[in-house]
Amino acid sequence: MTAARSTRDDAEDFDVEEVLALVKEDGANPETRSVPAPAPEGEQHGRRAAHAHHQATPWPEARVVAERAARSVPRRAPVSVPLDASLGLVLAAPLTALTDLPSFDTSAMDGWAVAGPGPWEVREDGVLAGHAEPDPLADGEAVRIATGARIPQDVTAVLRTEHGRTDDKGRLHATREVVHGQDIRPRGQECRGGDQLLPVGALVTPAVLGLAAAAGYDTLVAVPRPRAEVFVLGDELLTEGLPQDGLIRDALGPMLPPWLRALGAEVVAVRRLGDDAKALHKAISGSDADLIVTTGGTAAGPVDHVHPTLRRIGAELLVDGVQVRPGHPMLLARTKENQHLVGLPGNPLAAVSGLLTLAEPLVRVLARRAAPEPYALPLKDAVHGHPYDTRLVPVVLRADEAVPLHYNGPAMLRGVAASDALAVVPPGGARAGQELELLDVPWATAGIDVCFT
Ligand SMILES: Nc1nc2c(c(=O)[nH]1)N[C@H]1C(S)=C(S)[C@@H](COP(=O)(O)OP(=O)(O)OC[C@H]3O[C@@H](n4cnc5c(N)ncnc54)[C@H](O)[C@@H]3O)O[C@H]1N2
Ligand code: MOO
Repeated sequence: MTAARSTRDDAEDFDVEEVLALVKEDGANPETRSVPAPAPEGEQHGRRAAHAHHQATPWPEARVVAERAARSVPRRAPVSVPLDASLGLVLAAPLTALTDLPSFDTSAMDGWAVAGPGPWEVREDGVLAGHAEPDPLADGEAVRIATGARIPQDVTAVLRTEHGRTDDKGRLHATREVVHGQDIRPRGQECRGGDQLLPVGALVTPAVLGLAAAAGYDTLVAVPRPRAEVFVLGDELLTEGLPQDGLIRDALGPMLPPWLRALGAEVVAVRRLGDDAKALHKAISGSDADLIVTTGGTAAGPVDHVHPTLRRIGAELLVDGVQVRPGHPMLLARTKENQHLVGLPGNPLAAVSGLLTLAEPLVRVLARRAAPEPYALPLKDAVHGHPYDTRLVPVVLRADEAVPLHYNGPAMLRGVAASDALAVVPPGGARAGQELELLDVPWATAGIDVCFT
């Protein structure tokens, strides 16, 4: 490791500028400097290449097909889930208050509960939060009270500590006008028992967990997470240590499970199957997951077993190639009634592209999550386009602009690892200032603990 590297690694706060500088060094990214013109039909090798190009689904349509595929699956029965396991789920029943909130008249401040006009005789005892019902007050009486404590009967107001003083006889005087009912939160101020707090379809966020607990819930009725199995294909993949002897590290095994979970799925298994057609066939036929995600093996190489295996099991190909770069060999198939398979290309950024294009809409609809509001921002710099296909390009969002990141080649994760979103670049490219649709990466919007727990 060089001295410069180690300084960077040691820096606690890795500034965005630095990340940008890191990922915008000119000339270091030959894969994206030139527009990748598609080979004319006559130059494509083999019948499958020409066939695949012909069949490829336009990018926006591919997302719609994935949503529609998920909608065709009958809804799974709602489940009752303990609060601490509910984050990220969608409510399958309305959240209805089980009690009034607050459930008793409550002091909003530390001070004195007073009855009638002052000055008041201060009672010896005090009233704390969580204690038994206090005795009623008589007119002209006051009692020390804490925030959150029950208001004794017949109290007319709460006087804040800083707004009262006691004279030498121990009587309490208000230092400003006392308004009837001040600083008392009446029972039911926020809701009455039976009020609907949130509708079916609401996403369980940390705030929802808090509200549900406050309203008396121990469990929530929610849509179960769709169950996903990930099959990582490729004999060339190592699970630890340095790449060597033509072998490389598996980048997708570590990346996909948390990403799929952030999208709403439960990843039940990640299996590394090598380039073994039999193992793939067995794994797919034996899976009872709602969604199978494969990585690699989608193209037409000698060990690309995904298409032949899908043919062998009689799967219905819903999307066979998408007009998007990177990731155009991605596919979506119905493998069984109520089971789908998303085939992600092996190139890591191509796999991300497949995840956002096919897996995101599929999982979102199966999990009954609402579609994110589409949004667009102007581009800071021009971006090359593909002549016919959509491009997905990692960007960071800075001052209401999308700044394209380099190192966005199909085999690279360096750009996306620094990104907040992927910009949808139309065929032909986009000029500086042009507004582009953005697909957020989950950690940018929700924060790592919210979306990955
Ligand atoms: N004759 C053609 N060759 C290729 C085409 C094509 O249309 N015709 N498409 C190219 C494109 S574009 C892509 S993308 C890849 C898709 O290939 P596969 O899905 O079959 O993936 P593999 O060949 O198995 O792997 C491609 C590449 O990615 C590396 N890889 C695979 N898995 C992982 C992983 N888990 N972690 C890190 N890297 C991974 C693998 O070693 C290869 O380098 O096909 C092109 N070829
Ligand atoms: O361009 Mo391929 O589609 O992802 O590498």
